[in-house]
Amino acid sequence: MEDIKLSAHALNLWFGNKQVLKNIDIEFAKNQVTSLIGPSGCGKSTLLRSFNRMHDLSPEARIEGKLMLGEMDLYDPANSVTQTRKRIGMVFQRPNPLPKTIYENMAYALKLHQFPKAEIPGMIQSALEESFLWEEVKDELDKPAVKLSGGQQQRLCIARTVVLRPEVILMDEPCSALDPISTEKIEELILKLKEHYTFVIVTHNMQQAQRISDKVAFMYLGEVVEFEKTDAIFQNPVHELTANYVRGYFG
Ligand SMILES: Nc1ncnc2c1ncn2[C@@H]1O[C@H](COP(=O)(O)OP(=O)(O)OP(=O)(O)O)[C@@H](O)[C@H]1O
Repeated sequence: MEDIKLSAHALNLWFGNKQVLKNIDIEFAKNQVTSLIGPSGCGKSTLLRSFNRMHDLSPEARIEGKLMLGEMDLYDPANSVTQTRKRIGMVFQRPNPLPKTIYENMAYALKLHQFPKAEIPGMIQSALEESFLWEEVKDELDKPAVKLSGGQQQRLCIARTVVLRPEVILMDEPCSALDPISTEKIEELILKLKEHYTFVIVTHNMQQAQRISDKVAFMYLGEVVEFEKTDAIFQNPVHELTANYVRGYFG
């Protein structure tokens, strides 16, 4: 039996009159990487963002159904967005470090969550080591983060998510702004970090989905059409739509 970490049940989401997610039921297993794939506009990012309560401030968004992190109902009014985001971190398409030093980027959320001051430097070092960045930045922690290369900035964004020790890390096309070498490093990092975290990743890159995912969900027009082990989706898809998409007939 798989240990389910994150799930959506009968999830529907509208922006104004437009229904963008339709009756989604999906479960993401602990310590696995799941990729969300599908043509542009099918709702991948919207689904990912709903787990991080990123539609809360969007007045035209209406959400129905249940989103769970283990036993925690993510939309229970008793749970704060800040606490949710501590347990479910998110990394975006473009590296988005704060206009501050590398160290301050790492320390920011730790201070927000009032971690004991004495523990902060050690936590920062561990997270940078875990994110394959420590050796490259240990002597320049007071340098502006924006001076790092794009790939290093993205590893910093992963490190500042990891530093809070979340349970889930959501990634929205984390490599689409990066060159192949930086992309390879991030993929390697994801495969190592999944020992400790559960990943849900939106990607347009079919090779990447095959390299890093345990399971893949193919979405089309707001629905999950097929959700299976990676090999099954790519070698033996049940639905014709999935087959046509993974073979590159449309996108
Ligand atoms: N804040 C918003 N307000 C209104 N409509 C939105 C909003 N965010 C997304 N949409 C619409 O919801 C639909 C799904 O968008 P979403 O970004 O989830 O698709 P996607 O599958 O991630 O696409 P892509 O691969 O191009 O990133 C699109 O029609 C989009 O225009």
